[in-house]
Amino acid sequence: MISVTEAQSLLFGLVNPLEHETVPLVQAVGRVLARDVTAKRTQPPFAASAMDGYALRAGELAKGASFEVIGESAAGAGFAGTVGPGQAARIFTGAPVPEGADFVVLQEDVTREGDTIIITGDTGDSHNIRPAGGDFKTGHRFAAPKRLGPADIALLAAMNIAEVPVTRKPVVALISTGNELVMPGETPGPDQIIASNTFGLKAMLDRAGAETRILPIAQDTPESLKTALDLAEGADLVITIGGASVGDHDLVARVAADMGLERSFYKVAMRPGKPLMAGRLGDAMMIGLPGNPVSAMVCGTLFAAPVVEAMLGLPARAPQRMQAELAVDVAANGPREHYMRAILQDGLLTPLPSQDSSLLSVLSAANALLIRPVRDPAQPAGHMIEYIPI
Ligand SMILES: Nc1nc2c(c(=O)[nH]1)N[C@H]1C(S)=C(S)[C@@H](COP(=O)(O)OP(=O)(O)OC[C@H]3O[C@@H](n4cnc5c(N)ncnc54)[C@H](O)[C@@H]3O)O[C@H]1N2
Ligand code: MOO
Repeated sequence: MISVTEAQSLLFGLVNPLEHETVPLVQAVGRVLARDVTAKRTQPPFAASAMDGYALRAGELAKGASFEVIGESAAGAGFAGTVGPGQAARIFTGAPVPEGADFVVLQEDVTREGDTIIITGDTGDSHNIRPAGGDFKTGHRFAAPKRLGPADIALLAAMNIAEVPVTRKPVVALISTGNELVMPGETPGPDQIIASNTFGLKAMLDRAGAETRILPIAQDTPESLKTALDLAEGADLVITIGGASVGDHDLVARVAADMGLERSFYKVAMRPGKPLMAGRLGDAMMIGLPGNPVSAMVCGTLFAAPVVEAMLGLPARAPQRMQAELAVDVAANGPREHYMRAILQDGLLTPLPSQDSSLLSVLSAANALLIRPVRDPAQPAGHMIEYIPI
């Protein structure tokens, strides 16, 4: 069995980069910027007032000094004249600072009678002027790759970039296998359960940036599984769920091999998730996940979601590991790296009492996977230990 880290690097080695496409800015949030873009303009394009008040010459500021108001500069309609000695221009936030002025006095710090203002307050040191290009200048580089968040979208809009080059979404085909499974909303027979993994994984992988398609459930026959795998034609990543172990009805390895799977690995020294499989199947990458619900989701977190990110052109990286203090003593670990469902609260990690890999209620209650290294001895409360936030 290989280690989790080895499996991750083998998986990243199977990733082919995807093509780029252009999307309107309004559709770009969450997408990955595929190549650098540069600002088409300077922001602000002129020295702009940061306050509502009066623009004048800083050298003339003094309590009791008076100025003649000779014009007005509003956002969108600047004052074309020049502010000379003893003069001021009424100005509003975002408006261009007129020629001659280099200070904006807040309107709260003056009294106005007719066209005359008198400084009455303490005007302070800040000139209240935003310099031209203070945010960015024409040609400023916005570097790819980057997953675009709301602030990035605002910045691209300000740069006047209306269409954005992004990496195409990887198409993921999800195939659940097993006669016992029915879709949510259907009525299961007495020996049946709901196919939950498909839905958890779709949520996870769509959030990572994929376009995930749920294919019909494959029954436990080679023909049915082959039909489902045929339906996955065209996907960038085919993920099967279940049928990965050694039971009589666990067909994935056999059928995928018959269909030409170039297997990269099978079985990883981890818990849960041991019977994980991966390789290339035709033009697609294939990952065979174990069926136990928590195993499938943990493997999704550690392997499938990072693969989707790598396909999108983001750095090929395993989920970031953090460190926190154990809240309780933990027993020695065995020969597989153990990803324990845990709760992180106030900097302290507590593993949940039941770690059975079928328990979705426990996974849903957890906000961290606490990592026990292979053959880690028993550790006391207070020990610093690694975890992955989930
Ligand atoms: N003799 C051995 N038995 C098992 C071993 C082993 O090494 N030797 N490994 C165990 C481990 S570890 C795991 S994990 C499971 C993985 O088994 P499979 O991948 O073959 O999964 P199935 O048998 O098909 O299903 C296991 C369990 O999960 C349920 N399941 C499957 N698919 C879904 C789905 N889409 N949504 C919800 N639940 C699903 C299925 O009904 C089973 O209850 O094997 C152990 N056995
Ligand atoms: O590895 Mo299995 O995934 O322990 O339940």
